Amino acid sequence: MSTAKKEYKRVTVKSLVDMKASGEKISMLTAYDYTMAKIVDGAGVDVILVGDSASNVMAGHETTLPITLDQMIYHASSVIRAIDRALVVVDLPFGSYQSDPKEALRSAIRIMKESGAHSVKLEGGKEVKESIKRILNAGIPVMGHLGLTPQSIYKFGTYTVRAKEEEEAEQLLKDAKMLERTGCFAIVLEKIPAALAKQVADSVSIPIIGIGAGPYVDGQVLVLHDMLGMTHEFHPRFLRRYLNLYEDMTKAMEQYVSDVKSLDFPNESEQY
Ligand SMILES: Nc1nc(=O)c2c([nH]1)NC[C@@H]1CN(c3ccc(C(=O)N[C@@H](CCC(=O)O)C(=O)O)cc3)CN21
Ligand SMILES: CC(C)C(=O)C(=O)O
Ligand SMILES: [Mg+2]
Repeated sequence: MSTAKKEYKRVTVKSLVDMKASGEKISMLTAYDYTMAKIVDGAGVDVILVGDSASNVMAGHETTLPITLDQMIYHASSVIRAIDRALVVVDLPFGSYQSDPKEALRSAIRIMKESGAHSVKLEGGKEVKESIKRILNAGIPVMGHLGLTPQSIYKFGTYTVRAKEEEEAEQLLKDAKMLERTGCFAIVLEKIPAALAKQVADSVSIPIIGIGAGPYVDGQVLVLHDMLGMTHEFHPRFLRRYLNLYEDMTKAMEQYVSDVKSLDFPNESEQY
């Protein structure tokens, strides 16, 4: 065991389930690189998601579909090097798990082996049950993701709220119970009515982490660059901005340009 330094206790899949049981809410944010992950981990965020939203946020794609398994592993390995406490979950990207359970397992193993991550997340309900089983059988913890599943955007055409109809709501509840039974350690619910999210959270003993799923769940997740106000053209109702970094960063960079042009920078103490 190590000496002085570590006062924190590492977050594990087990501690998340214990947090639900004791009523302590779970905080989760995305990160895709070392420097940001270091700040997120140091701030005491419980879970770091290396989301396939990196496809949008890091690479500038319109959707999450183009990001590759190799690219996710690159992001995840950068994040892992920064972490002392948080549990790290990595999204299986589109195309890396849908064709068959063996492929799903191979992809999950690559993430675990090549990045050092602690768990994986994949989107969907009964369609991905066999894949989840395979991955779990290899000892890899799996987080589910129901409701708005961005990898299926072209099936729906919009990012509107999901499961508003009784039939879809029933299917979602069934899928959540199935994910629990299959052995997932937690489930993300994205953009569904708060009352339905509550019903799901009350019906399963594993933690339900919401994004646009209201307050009656066991934790919340946001995309880091959204909550910092860096992605200034994205304003869904569920997003709370804690900073307006887009403006602050623009001002700082404009000042830098001006200082360079005016020869204000570098000054005497900033040279050798
Ligand atoms: N930056 C970012 N933040 C996210 O939360 C996020 C991503 N990217 N990429 C992957 C998915 C896609 N997500 C989304 C995408 C759209 C809405 C949404 O509510 N769209 C509204 C319009 C929002 C607006 O005003 O711009 C819609 O009705 O389509 C929600 C979650 C969540 N994820
Ligand atoms: C929005 C969260 C849940 C996600 O899946 C991502 O960032 O990719
Ligand atoms: Mg995702």
